[in-house]
Amino acid sequence: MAVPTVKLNNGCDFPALGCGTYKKVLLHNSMEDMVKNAIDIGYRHIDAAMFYQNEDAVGRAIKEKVNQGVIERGDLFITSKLWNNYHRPDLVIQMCKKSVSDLGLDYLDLYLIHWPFAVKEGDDFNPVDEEGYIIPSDVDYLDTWKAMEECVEKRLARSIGVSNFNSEQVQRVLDHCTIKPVVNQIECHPYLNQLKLIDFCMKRNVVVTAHSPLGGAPRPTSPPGTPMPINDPNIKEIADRREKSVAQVIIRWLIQHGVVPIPKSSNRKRLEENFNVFGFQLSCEEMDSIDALNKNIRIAYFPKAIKHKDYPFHIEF
Ligand SMILES: NC(=O)C1=CN([C@@H]2O[C@H](COP(=O)(O)OP(=O)(O)OC[C@H]3O[C@@H](n4cnc5c(N)ncnc54)[C@H](OP(=O)(O)O)[C@@H]3O)[C@@H](O)[C@H]2O)C=CC1
Ligand SMILES: O=C1CO[C@H](CO)[C@@H](O)[C@@H]1O
Repeated sequence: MAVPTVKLNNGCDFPALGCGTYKKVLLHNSMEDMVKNAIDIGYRHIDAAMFYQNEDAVGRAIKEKVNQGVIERGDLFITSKLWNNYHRPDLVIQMCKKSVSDLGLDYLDLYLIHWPFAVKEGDDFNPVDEEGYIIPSDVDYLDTWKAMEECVEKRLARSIGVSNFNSEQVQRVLDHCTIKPVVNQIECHPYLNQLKLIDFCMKRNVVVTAHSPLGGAPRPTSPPGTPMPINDPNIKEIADRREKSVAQVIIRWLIQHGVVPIPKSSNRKRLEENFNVFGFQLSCEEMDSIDALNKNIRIAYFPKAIKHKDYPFHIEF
């Protein structure tokens, strides 16, 4: 079955469901298998990032599927992201070219600024001071954005967007850009439902992509015992009634909110399960009851960056 698409503000079609490619502990071969499985199942939207250090494996999987005639390059929507130590404008084009090349492509469908805060340039992805806090760079993300626009002008990326930006940061880019961001990719799941930021972005024609849509894989920074939406008894009840899995109900709930989820699974059966979400519809009551489960639990909150002036999570949304 072909995945429905969402129109981006530049007219491009964005598959309404994608496949995530974090986390990096996956062996390169398993990442390659995962992406091959995803393409065989029908996923056409792959969410990658230089930070995940597996774009070469993602690229090999794409190449094999194109060579086998399973897909053509144009059928796919491939996203990559610019990491925080490469925000300086002259580094942006360089890193975009690196992701294009590692992925074995001629262009990216979407290139995102991974986080709004710039960190000290150099080889270290997360340079920290003696107290363990990230060392900032003084690059302003508006200057980074200008270089992102150049990536479009140079045809390295068809669309550009942001990730983990709060409403003020999205607005600041919109107020100063030549090319509008098409997407804000943010953490979004039943325990961090982001309804205010989704509404804010939608009103400005910026599509929200949900990262960590199932609540994410457990992180070393998550306090032990952090509740996970995948174990929620209320969602389980809806899932049982509908003979669906909890993951399917969560993914469906996001899609019905107009958000594009990018769940990741290294298991073929779960990848299939996560893809089979277009044959049912949650009722308004079911949507409302999942909305009511919000607990403002953020998994990807980047504690090392809390002192950075552009840390995004100090305001309500
Ligand atoms: N922009 C950003 O800053 C960020 C972007 N991302 C992107 O978002 C993607 C998705 O987020 P991610 O952190 O991977 O978390 P997800 O919310 O996709 O959850 C992944 C976890 O859920 C498990 N899982 C997957 N499917 C099912 C299922 N059907 N039933 C039960 N468990 C399941 C996976 O295990 P298993 O693999 O064993 O199935 C894994 O442990 C990432 O892969 C990445 O591409 C993520 C974080 C931050
Ligand atoms: O994409 C990502 C994957 O998860 C990491 C750890 O939470 C995030 O920092 C990063 O933005």
